[in-house]
Amino acid sequence: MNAAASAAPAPAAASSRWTSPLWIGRAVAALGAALLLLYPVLSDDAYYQNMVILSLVFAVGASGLNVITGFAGYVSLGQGAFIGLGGYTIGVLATRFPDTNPWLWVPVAGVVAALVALVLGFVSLRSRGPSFVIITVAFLFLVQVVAVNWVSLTNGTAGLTLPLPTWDREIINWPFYYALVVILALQLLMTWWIRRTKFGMGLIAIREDETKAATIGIALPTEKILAFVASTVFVGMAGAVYGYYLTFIDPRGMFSILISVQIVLSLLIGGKATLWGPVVGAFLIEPLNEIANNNLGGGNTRLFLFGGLLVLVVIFLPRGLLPAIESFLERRRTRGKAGLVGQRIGTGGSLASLTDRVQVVDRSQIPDRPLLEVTGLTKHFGGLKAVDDCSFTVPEGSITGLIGPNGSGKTTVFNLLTDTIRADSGTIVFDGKRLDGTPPWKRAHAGLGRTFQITRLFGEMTVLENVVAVQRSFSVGQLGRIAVSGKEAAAAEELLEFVGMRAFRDQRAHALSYGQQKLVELAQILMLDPKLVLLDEPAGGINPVLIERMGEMIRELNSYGKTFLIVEHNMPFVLGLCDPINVLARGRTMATGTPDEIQRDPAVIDAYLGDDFRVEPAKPRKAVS
Ligand SMILES: Nc1ncnc2c1ncn2[C@@H]1O[C@H](COP(=O)(O)OP(=O)(O)OP(=O)(O)O)[C@@H](O)[C@H]1O
Repeated sequence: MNAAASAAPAPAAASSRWTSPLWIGRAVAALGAALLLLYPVLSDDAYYQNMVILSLVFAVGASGLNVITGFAGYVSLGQGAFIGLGGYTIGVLATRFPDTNPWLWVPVAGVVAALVALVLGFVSLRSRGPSFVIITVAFLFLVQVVAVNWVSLTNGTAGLTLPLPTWDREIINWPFYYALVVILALQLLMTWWIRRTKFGMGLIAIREDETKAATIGIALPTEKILAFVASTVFVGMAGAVYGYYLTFIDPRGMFSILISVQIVLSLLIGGKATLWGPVVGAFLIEPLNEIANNNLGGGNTRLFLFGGLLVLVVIFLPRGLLPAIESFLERRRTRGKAGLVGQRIGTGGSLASLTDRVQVVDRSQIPDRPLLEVTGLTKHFGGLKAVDDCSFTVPEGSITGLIGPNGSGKTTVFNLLTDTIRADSGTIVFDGKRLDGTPPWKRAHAGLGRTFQITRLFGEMTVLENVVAVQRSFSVGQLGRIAVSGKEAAAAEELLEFVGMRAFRDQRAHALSYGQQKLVELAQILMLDPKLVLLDEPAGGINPVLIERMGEMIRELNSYGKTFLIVEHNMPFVLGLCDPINVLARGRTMATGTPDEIQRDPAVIDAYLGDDFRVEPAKPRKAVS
């Protein structure tokens, strides 16, 4: 190719780069940040200064909420309580220690908020969805009741009056204003950083599919509690500045549920899980709130406005303003350009390049022992015995099959092995250690990786993010590592190459076909470098060419020492691949043997295979005279 030809597309590429949502967003954000910094110099109107200061408080609240709600998917209506806690921390301390500079109490308020969030995090660990929302509302009311009744500390309903600011009246609001700008900047920096780390990836995995997240090694309690704490530290600090700014605080004002509602609304309108969405939302809602208060009669008008807006957002802007603008710009930018739809799946790379991530074992060194021993495994669903005293083993280095009629309990066995469902009784010994009672993420760290019968990828993540979301072990250091870069991303790309899906790395997982999702899910669990790979119907619902490729990959992985346990209904696939094979019927192992033995077993033929798979007995050869 000559130089002119190669240079030709550059201007177009550059112009499309500058019109991309990312660059437009950056330019708008830079402009907004500059305006925010210069605002007190530009205007000295107290009404608007108050409005902007309150918007900043709500922006910090909504941006903090973004961590637990936007990333982790836990909607909290208790966020306002942390503003109140911040306000009360500075209120109580500033009135008790009048000689100390009140600004010193601002970071202390952050610590108090974090400690309370830690406790709330522990309490609400077992709740999800609506019950979590109810707990957070209950928490808000509880804190308000404490503030009302702990009179010796909070002065009850009479409230607390803080010391008046001592600085020049000319710049009376500036210190509050800039303190809030700094807190907002820190909050945004933290949100930006979290989104890039393994920790943030884990939170999004939890939002998308918590059960699946646990099976790829994400330690749910640690992630959720850390998220809770991260979502409140700066909010507590902003609450303290807010309290100091008000100079008078009382339980009704500081712990009003309307503060929480306004924070949630700001987040929803601006856009969950975006960096700037909560800020945009807060700067839209707070002025509306002020207008409703001052020009439209306040009180009920405010409630009407908030309620109405909430309904409109849920119906017309379910993802919020910024994501809607982003997808509009993206659609315009990519209109008419071919995507990856219909792109052929790659032929796959060799495992030899994966030695960095996937441990390769010399097959001659594999000991002759069971890697997995299941004994007396039992699970009832009400009166139904889905798994009934089930026992079998998986020899190390084997590709073991688990077959049986529909409803015979195969998937339930997988769920019990990975603790997706807790077993009633029975023992599971994996790699010489008892697994009973161990949570799913610890089983993943121990070397158990599984795919699901209906693939469960994290739809809103890209293909590459799906693979790097995996946490092979637990360490705080690992949580802080940047996810989509360095060694992690390189290993994920190699695994995607192996399954033939590297070209799709930036595609959102929900846009993939079913077969493509199966391949990505395989790459995802290989990222765990599991000792035992549990595959639930790997050949289900995919085309014959892909079935063949799936078989080849399993064989190749097995030749490098990976052990497999495979549930599958495609008999030619199972019989050509697996040895030994366990047959389940009514939740029990009814037969175990080589493919040949299974095909000859009359009980298996009657219960499952049917006559099509009856192996004809070898005919006696005629004697040659
Ligand atoms: N969470 C649940 N609650 C109630 N019953 C369940 C649950 N999970 C499974 N079952 C029941 O347990 C039995 C075994 O189901 P399971 O999905 O393990 O069978 P399977 O062998 O994997 O079937 P298939 O081959 O059709 O996937 C079925 O009767 C099913 O309806």
